[in-house]
Amino acid sequence: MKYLSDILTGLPFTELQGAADVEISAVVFDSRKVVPGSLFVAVKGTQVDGHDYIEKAIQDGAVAVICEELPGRTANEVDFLMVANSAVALGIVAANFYDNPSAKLKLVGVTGTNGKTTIATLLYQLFRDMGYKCGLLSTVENQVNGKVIPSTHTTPDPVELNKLLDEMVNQGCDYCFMEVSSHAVAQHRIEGLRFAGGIFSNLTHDHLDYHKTFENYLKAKKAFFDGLSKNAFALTNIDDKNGNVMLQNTKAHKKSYALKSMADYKGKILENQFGGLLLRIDNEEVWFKMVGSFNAYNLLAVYAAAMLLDQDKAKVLTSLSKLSGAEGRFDYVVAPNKVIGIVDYAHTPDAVQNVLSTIHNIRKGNEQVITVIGCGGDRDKTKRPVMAKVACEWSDKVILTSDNPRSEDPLQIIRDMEEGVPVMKKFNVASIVDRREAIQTACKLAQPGDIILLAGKGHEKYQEIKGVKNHFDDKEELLNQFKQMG
Ligand SMILES: CC(=O)N[C@H]1[C@@H](OP(=O)(O)OP(=O)(O)OC[C@H]2O[C@@H](n3ccc(=O)[nH]c3=O)[C@H](O)[C@@H]2O)O[C@H](CO)[C@@H](O)[C@@H]1O[C@H](C)C(=O)N[C@@H](C)C(=O)N[C@H](CCC(=O)O)C(=O)O
Ligand SMILES: Nc1ncnc2c1ncn2[C@@H]1O[C@H](COP(=O)(O)OP(=O)(O)OP(=O)(O)O)[C@@H](O)[C@H]1O
Ligand SMILES: N[C@H](CCC[C@H](N)C(=O)O)C(=O)O
Ligand SMILES: [Mg+2]
Repeated sequence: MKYLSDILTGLPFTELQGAADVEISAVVFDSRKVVPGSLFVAVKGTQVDGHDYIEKAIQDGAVAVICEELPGRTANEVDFLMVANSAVALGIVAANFYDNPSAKLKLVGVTGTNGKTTIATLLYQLFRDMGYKCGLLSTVENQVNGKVIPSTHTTPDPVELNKLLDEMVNQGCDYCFMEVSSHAVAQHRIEGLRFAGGIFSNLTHDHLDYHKTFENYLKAKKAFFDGLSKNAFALTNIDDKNGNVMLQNTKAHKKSYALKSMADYKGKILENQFGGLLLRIDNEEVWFKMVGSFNAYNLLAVYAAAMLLDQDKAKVLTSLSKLSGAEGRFDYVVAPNKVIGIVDYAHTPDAVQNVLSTIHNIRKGNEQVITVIGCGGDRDKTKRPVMAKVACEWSDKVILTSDNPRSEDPLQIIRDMEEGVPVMKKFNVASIVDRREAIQTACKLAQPGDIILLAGKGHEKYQEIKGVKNHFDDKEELLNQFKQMG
């Protein structure tokens, strides 16, 4: 049982109306989810203003309201708290409502444009393999020590987030590894959490639709490190040109990892093949199942974090060498006729370039590389021509297609991508709106030994068109096609 006064700890509010210390049944920020006894937090959003729903929340049973501006008429029987920023307040009260679960386990956050899911998932798999009880919050799925809970966001909203952390604590988890998206930082979804450490992977072009400028995007990532406590670690990829920036104002212990520069944790790629990576880490040579030089960074980040969490070096390297990471990341299958298919979640220009250059470095010689790629609707439009350009530059043939057009016209998204196709490559590019047909065409074009890359959807099991998520799975489509190949 929680009273309003219990959940206001650490909340800076400027005004309080109605002094009754009421019992609170739930913390809610969506009026449609209000139940009797709720504390309703009115948040200004990108589409609407939660303040416009205060009346509705009260009608449906809210007994207390947190807001930035008091509504014209305030109900006497309801407590009103004025705050400077409701989104910040939401994080704090959500954490208090669940008794600050983040402080009861070791919470490690991973941020960066690419690699968050891979690093968080590897850490989760590694620590479980070493015998710890763990939780995972990721784009692919959330997990409470093996129990899968579907995920809708890379980083959940503050209420869901603290609820999941609470469940982890109740299940006896020692660690939680979570992705921290730039949206989550900007929207204060992680406010009120206590992190044992933060990891930065890299920063490249994405989400400029939301953040508007690269500077703002950078600031959002950096704010995560600025907020870490002096007891936490801040681990950065010092090879990334913004790696140092992340550490500029943090109070946490500053640590770095790198393949090229001087760093606290240094790695070197000795072999890079379809079968895996041979790395030298801390003077040990170890084979890993993960493929691609970008995964050398991810593995190094995981190793460094494990060291900072006081784990045994030999145990960590032995366990890490067996792991294969998150679903739908450089997942490859070979058809009976020896065509190679790779399903990957590359959905930024940098990730597309990384995955294609990895393929380029480990291919044997004359095989064709055929890339099937689309760009998401209602997402950063400026990355569309760039992703198409990169795909064309690094592939022999490219099929431009759909990847979650959402509310947009899929043909228009493809037209935006076509703007980036270099003139010399026009004859090697086809546009096929239907993704299934695009995959079929790639398979028909492929000769034995050729490599097909299906980029952008990775683990996703749907194609989102006009608000409806239709079942669609790149891997399933690929395997179906491969079955039919002789
Ligand atoms: C652009 C964006 O990030 N939007 C997120 C944001 O919603 P919003 O600001 O648009 O909310 P809004 O619709 O304007 O509503 C404002 C407020 O009014 C309330 N409301 C609204 C209607 C109503 O009837 N009653 C009511 O009380 C809403 O609950 C909300 O509190 O806050 C919501 C609650 O936390 C999120 O669910 C929502 O995610 C949307 C669905 C989304 O697609 N987000 C993506 C872009 C996202 O967050 N992605 C990142 C990962 C990106 C990456 O890959 O790196 C992620 O962490 O998942
Ligand atoms: N360290 C890395 N550097 C660059 N590219 C990477 C790295 N790790 C993974 N990638 C590429 O980015 C894709 C997405 O990787 P992952 O899912 O781990 O990133 P993410 O940061 O979680 O993405 P999201 O923002 O969508 O949650 C992979 O499929 C791969 O192509
Ligand atoms: N989580 C990210 C990646 C989505 C990847 C791609 N499949 C798309 O739909 O654009 C987002 O929501 O922007
Ligand atoms: Mg992710």
